[in-house]
Amino acid sequence: MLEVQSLSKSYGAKQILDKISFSVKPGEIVGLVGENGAGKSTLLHILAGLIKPASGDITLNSYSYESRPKNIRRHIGFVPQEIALWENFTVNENMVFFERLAWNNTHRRELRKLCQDMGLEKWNEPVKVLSGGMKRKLNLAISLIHNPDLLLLDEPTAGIDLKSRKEIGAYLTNLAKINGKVILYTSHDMDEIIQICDQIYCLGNDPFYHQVLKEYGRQPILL
Ligand SMILES: Nc1ncnc2c1ncn2[C@@H]1O[C@H](COP(=O)(O)OP(=O)(O)OP(=O)(O)O)[C@@H](O)[C@H]1O
Repeated sequence: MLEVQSLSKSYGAKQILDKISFSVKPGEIVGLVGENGAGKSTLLHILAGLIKPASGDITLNSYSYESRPKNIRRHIGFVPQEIALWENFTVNENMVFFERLAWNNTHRRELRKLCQDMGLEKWNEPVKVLSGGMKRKLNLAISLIHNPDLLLLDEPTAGIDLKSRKEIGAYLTNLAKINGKVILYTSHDMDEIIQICDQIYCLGNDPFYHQVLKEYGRQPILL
């Protein structure tokens, strides 16, 4: 269970998050929507433990971010918007590198299976020859190596072809429903958000998003 209480963050005089509170149960996928600059990535970076909020409390499975930061990070998988890979290493070598960082003892066969689950069949190709979408699939596979309880995905399917997006959506749904993961997810693809998310949080005050979600028959939760 992820619990967020009265979380605030500003950059200079600009208030990005203003006392937001919510909780997400195991098995739930939450979509974060809002205009560019609404604060979606900022929220994910705070939840990933990469930046600190100005105030507020966050707990994951009852452990406080404040008092157990290192312990908490082991239970979080984060896919940033920017692709973060070793370009000269092969897919295989990237997976093994990140597996060693995670101290997880995952067998190479399972690492390969994770890539295949994301629709990435290339294993011995250097990352620099992969397409943008294939690199995103690899980023996603890496975020799952240490079997995190909380998965934070910042536009993970941008540039991924429709077939793979559908497969990844189905994979994430299974991961949440069968393995009880908490998943927070940003995307500008409203169809994708509607399809895979149990709840949809709207950041910023742009009424456009509230209206669009209502047209889809979904009730937005305003943060
Ligand atoms: N390190 C930083 N220093 C100053 N301002 C920042 C910093 N990071 C983000 N911001 C500002 O905070 C606001 C929220 O940015 P954020 O990236 O969280 O938005 P977003 O909703 O993820 O946008 P997008 O849909 O474009 O990815 C923006 O106005 C951005 O310019």
